[in-house]
Amino acid sequence: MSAIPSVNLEDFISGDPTRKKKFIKEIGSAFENIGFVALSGHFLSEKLVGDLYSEIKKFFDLPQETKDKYEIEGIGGQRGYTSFGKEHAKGRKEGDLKEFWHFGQYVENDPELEKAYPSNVQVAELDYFNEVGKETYKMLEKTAQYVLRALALHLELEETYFDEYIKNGNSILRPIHYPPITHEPKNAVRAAAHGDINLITLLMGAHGKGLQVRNHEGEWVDAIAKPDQLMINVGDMLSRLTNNKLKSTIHQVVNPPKELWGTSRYSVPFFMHPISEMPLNCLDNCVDEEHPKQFEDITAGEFLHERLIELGLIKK
Ligand SMILES: O=C(O)CCC(=O)C(=O)O
Ligand SMILES: [Fe+2]
Repeated sequence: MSAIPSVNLEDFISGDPTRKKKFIKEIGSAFENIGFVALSGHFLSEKLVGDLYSEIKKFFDLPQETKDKYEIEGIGGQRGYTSFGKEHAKGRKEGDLKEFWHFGQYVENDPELEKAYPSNVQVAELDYFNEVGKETYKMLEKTAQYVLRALALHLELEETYFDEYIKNGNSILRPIHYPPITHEPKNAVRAAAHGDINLITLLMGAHGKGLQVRNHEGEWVDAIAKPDQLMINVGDMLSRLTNNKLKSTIHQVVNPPKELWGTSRYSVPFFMHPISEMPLNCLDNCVDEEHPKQFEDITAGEFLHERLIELGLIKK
């Protein structure tokens, strides 16, 4: 497969059973094959997207000393700012050529969980940044909920199977800035080849060249979304749960050609995580003689902890 398939979420929520089935089939087979789809018909308005980009550009343009105030020790970069070059892909030493911000869950009606998650960090210098981040978080979470409902049906589970696990889940909205490249990077790339940790990722900003996806044949395929599309992919948690029926595909962000070194890239992934108690044990109906169980039983919380160590974000 050499192109990323497109789907429209409006088919799923239309109320028309034929369109709903069509959506489930399209997204199900895309995730069994290349692990990525481009999705339109989501819940983000053009105004919200415009406002978000304008706020995150303002944030990354702040003086370095100001941004450094928001890099909080001891929480593994789970909220607030992570400075340039800090995160590296699993198995690599060179840091990626990026800085980023994390918005986390806005917990409702669960004081225990509210205490368990680190608090969101408020940027004092920008009036609207925190508000627009929250609104984007909510709209992407809602979009992801419907995508997971479609996947639940594809996997022959109850439509609402994931709902209890994603309510107040540990999802992260990550605006990323890849700054202009000023000198020949030795081995570093904007984002080295990796699989995402979480259930699914909804990516805003994959509109220019840069993001590439590795297909079954081992070739790198450009993943470019149309202006109204989000790129959505399967993460390692969903791939474990489905015994690799749904594929968490390796992807990367390559450096631009030299004539474009002077330009920044901004992208905003939403990493949909469940609550940490969710078991990621392979589903019974994804294991049979032909598909022996490939993964040990583990919870989402344990798996996340393991991976944050491997990414250099928390110490053992
Ligand atoms: O910047 C992008 O387009 C993708 C980033 C990505 O894959 C990630 O942060 O996991
Ligand atoms: Fe990724």
